[in-house]
Amino acid sequence: MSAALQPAVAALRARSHRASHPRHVRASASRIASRRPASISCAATAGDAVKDKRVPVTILTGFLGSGKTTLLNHILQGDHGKRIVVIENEFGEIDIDSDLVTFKDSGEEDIILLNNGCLCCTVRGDLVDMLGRLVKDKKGEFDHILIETTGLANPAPIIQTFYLEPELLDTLRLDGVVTLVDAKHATMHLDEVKPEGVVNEALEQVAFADRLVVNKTDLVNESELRTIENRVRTINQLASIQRAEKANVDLDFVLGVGGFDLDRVQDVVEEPSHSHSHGHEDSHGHSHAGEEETCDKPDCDDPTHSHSHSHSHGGDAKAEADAECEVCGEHGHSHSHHTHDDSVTSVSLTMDGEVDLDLVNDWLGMLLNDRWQDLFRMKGVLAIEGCDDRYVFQGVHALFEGMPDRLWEDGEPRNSKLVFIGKELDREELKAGFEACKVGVSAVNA
Ligand SMILES: Nc1nc2c(ncn2[C@@H]2O[C@H](COP(=O)(O)OP(=O)(O)OP(=O)(O)O)[C@@H](O)[C@H]2O)c(=O)[nH]1
Repeated sequence: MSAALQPAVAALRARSHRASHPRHVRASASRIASRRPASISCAATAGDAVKDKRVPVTILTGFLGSGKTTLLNHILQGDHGKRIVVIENEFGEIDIDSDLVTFKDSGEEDIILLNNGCLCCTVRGDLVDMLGRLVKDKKGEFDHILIETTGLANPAPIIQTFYLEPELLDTLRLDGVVTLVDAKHATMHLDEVKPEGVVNEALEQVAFADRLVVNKTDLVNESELRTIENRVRTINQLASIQRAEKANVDLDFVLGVGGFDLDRVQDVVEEPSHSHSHGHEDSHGHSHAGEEETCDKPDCDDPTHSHSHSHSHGGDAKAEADAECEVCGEHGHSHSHHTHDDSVTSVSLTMDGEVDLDLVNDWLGMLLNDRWQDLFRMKGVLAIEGCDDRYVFQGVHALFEGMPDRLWEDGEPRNSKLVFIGKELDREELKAGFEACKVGVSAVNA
């Protein structure tokens, strides 16, 4: 896809004809602050993704020790035929990670270190400089860039780099965010309650992922694996998940994601049991990712439900037998009702029929204006009245990118699909807002 994420700008313009040439929408850092409404138009030609010759960039992220360097090595030693530049970010002056990176003997890869700070904050400028120099001095000498973040990086500012630097946009495109999840320890980090205003990096790393690698499967059993998969799925319905030991995943899974990953958007909205998630904690500490599902079965192992209900046994047997748990009312064993921060979830919506461009524009604009900080990611496919093409888009906080994708086929039902990943999402409110954009609805309600 060639159009880049832009700070959302006003005026959606429907064009039923196809324009002759697509263009990159250029953004500048200063404009992001405006957080104005989203911009959708039917102007670009389809097939942009196929023609996109820009160099793909993959961001490798994941909490400390989750297996990022292990995955990097797996990629660098794999048979992909790509000339890869690696950008490593480390805290501190001593470089350890680069010593742990091993290249195949092709001599075609490069490693660049960005030390003394975290990519997402103090050295973001260095990243921009580094990418700028690569683009200028080494153009044509590499096919892919891999950026390994520190385990404490919040990926959002790094992602935004690729949409806020106009001079990079012509040559580079963000291909995907790959997040390593330590199957053994991730829950602990995801559950960590941070002080007000402090980002839980582990949560954000999962929320921003296009691909999730649940690593270290050798350290957990099947049930624990399902629990962590359910947990990350609850946070991010959009990402595809693969399990791995020693980060041994298919290279195709992590390279060549393709940015939009439209198939995944389709899958998510078409999986009825994943059609939404609502971040609540019920009396058994279960969180659900299913449509109006209420799971009250302690032994439920439905993988579409996310459960966290741990019981610990021990202590005074008599006291245990007598005690009634305040949460679930059961007797006979002591409980540890583990609760976690369910505030980051996914909401997916689907709607038959066409949407009104102006109404979508107003609604998304208002949403991004009011909630841009909480809306981590947003992806969708829209059937816009008067447009011959399907319209696809994605957003990262207030940045918004979209374009016509392909012609609607004869007889193909026109419907729209949206997936939101973010904090404190109110499914009913989002659904109501989306449905109000349907063609004819406002006339009925007027
Ligand atoms: N048991 C087990 N150990 C693993 C697996 N994958 C990686 N490790 C080990 O976990 C440790 C951390 O792996 P790294 O690849 O360095 O993790 P990282 O995310 O780069 O770590 P930081 O740079 O500290 O954030 C290393 O000792 C790896 O050998 C796995 O699947 N199973």
